[in-house]
Amino acid sequence: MLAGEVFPWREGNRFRLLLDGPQFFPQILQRIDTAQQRVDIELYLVEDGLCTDRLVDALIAASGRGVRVRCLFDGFGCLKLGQKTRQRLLDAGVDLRQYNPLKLQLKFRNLHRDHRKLILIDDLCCFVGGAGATDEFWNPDKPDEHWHEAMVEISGSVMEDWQRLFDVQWTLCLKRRIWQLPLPRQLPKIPAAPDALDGAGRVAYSAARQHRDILHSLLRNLRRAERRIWLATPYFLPTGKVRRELMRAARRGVEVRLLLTSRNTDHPSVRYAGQRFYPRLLRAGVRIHEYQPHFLHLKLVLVDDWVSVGSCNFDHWNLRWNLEANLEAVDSQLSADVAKSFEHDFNQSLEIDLQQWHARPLYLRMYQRLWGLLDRLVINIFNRSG
Ligand SMILES: O=P(O)(O)OC[C@H](O)CO
Repeated sequence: MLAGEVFPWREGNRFRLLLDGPQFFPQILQRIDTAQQRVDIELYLVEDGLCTDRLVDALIAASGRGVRVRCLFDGFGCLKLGQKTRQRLLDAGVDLRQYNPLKLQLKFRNLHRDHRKLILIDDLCCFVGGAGATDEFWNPDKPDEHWHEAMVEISGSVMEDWQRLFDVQWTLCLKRRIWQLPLPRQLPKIPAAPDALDGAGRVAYSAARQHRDILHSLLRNLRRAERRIWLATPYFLPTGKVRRELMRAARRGVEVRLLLTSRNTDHPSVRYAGQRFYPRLLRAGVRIHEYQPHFLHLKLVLVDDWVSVGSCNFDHWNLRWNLEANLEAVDSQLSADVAKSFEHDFNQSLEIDLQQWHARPLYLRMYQRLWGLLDRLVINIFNRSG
């Protein structure tokens, strides 16, 4: 959880953008197969299936070679990880911990989730992004059916901060006490992104309301944007501050484009709730694209040449309760790859037009009103109760 600590920018890193499970999972498995000392995994979604079978096989093989393997899975996100699979890992000597397992007496504190997605392999490389280990991300038997997702393979000096983030959480997860930490009195001091420097990377993270440098860093970059803000998220319920900065940027001439889900989503209610923001954003000049081919699960931001990629959807639910972690990077190759990916996805999307939006059918308006009201109501209740 590490509330309070802010990581610096580190230089001399290499980044490789990997798009979709069929590209990144085989690469992750290959790296695990070559691990010599340790493999550390922190994931939100882990469910029984072909994808997890392959991952578990690789972890068991690594453990059998004498590699120390530690798995930190979220207590809610791994509910569909069967006892048999867990036992296989334990029998092979893999260390398994859960973050905040569900308990009745915790009541609303059950909402605190570890939403980070990190895979660290020796001092060699780590993978950071938005994927979990489920067949939705990669089904080796159906390689064309997958959620649209991004992971970045990272190597270099920023690895030591990723390792620290994992190590601290590995120890603290047993205590389950994030909500007992005091709320910060002042905003964290975030180091400025370096100007035009290749290979610069930083770990940005959040830990419920106790630490949110991931959000403050995004806001700062939105305020400073000069050319473009391209932002992709599957669950578009941004905080008011994020919405205001997007609109301000669009009004001052920055190209602001959002890449969001279409009807192809696992949570239509969240999509409906977020659509209530469309009219104001569109009127301010923000362009909104709904991605058609697959469920878009990417969490990716490009502001000028600054990249932020990882677990964070920048929505008010995630930022209130979750542990999140993103890679922030300034690197010409990574920016170019991210821009290319966005351009490709914009071309496969339906752009929302304000006039057509106003002419949408009544039943859609009703869904949007209903889910929008519910979302607002719940957030207001939690805001009042502190
Ligand atoms: O919470 P996310 O963004 O990792 O997504 C998880 C799945 O969508 C849960 O349905």
